[in-house]
Amino acid sequence: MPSPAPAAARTATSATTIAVEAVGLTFPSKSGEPTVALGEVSCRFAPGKVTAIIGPSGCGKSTLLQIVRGFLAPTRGTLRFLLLGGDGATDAAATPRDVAAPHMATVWQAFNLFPWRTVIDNVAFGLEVAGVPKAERLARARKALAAVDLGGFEQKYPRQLSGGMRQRVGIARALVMEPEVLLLDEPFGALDAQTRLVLQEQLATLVERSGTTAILVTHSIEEAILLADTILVMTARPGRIAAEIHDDLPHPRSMATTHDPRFAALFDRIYGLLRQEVIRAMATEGGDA
Ligand SMILES: Nc1ncnc2c1ncn2[C@@H]1O[C@H](COP(=O)(O)OP(=O)(O)OP(=O)(O)O)[C@@H](O)[C@H]1O
Repeated sequence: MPSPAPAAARTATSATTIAVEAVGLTFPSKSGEPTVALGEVSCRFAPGKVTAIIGPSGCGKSTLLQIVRGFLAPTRGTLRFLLLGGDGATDAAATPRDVAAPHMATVWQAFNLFPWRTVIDNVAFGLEVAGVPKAERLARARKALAAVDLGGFEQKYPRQLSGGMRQRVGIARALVMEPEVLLLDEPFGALDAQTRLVLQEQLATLVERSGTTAILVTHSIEEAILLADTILVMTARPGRIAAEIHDDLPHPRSMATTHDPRFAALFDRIYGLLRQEVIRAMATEGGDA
């Protein structure tokens, strides 16, 4: 039986569904053609579920994440935050209701740590900005670091840590904010293969225990299958959703899950879809996919 969630991995659970309705984004250009960063995407991110977004390079995965986060405004379509109602037992409960955006935090590929701050001060930074008193923010930061197995590294500086440890600081920095929605933009993209495997497993456990809504952008099919409940496969640029794949492999998941025949079946299905799109991206964009 899984042990109870560490306090720092606790996230505010949200009942909010994120609805992306025919959303697209085109960047204007002073000279030449505008860039269609995101074609037209419609999808839903369900509360308490992990959704992975996978697709060829440049198809607009990060753009979609930044639109959800509110950092980029779509040039078409609508982003809505919905309460879908209870079990649909009554008409009123079944009617979606627009609500405020949930509280979100992001883990980036580039660790984005402040080199001049200690590990604990990096993790506590968001709480400091939010005006949380010093004793409380340090206590919360300590718990968040313990949740990613970095207890004892509080007073180190980022340069004294390995890449994998720095990314765990990045995860702690997001978790300490107790977000309702955790956004992960290729969180392990800059790490070596072995460190990546271990962190994927650890993140799978953290996310499972916390019950948070999470959206993961990744280039790794294994990572998507290991972490997600739903996998959105995108087409080559201009990106659209090519397929929405339900991943009901049993929890808890670990590297052992990769030996499950259902894992292989999901992998083949996703690879088959992606292969076509990556070849298309290579043909149209000179091979950077
Ligand atoms: N500020 C910008 N101005 C113009 N074009 C941009 C801008 N930001 C992104 N783009 C372009 O929009 C497209 C989508 O970019 P985005 O980073 O969302 O793709 P991605 O799928 O996340 O790529 P990758 O997998 O390589 O990280 C790319 O062609 C990119 O060059």
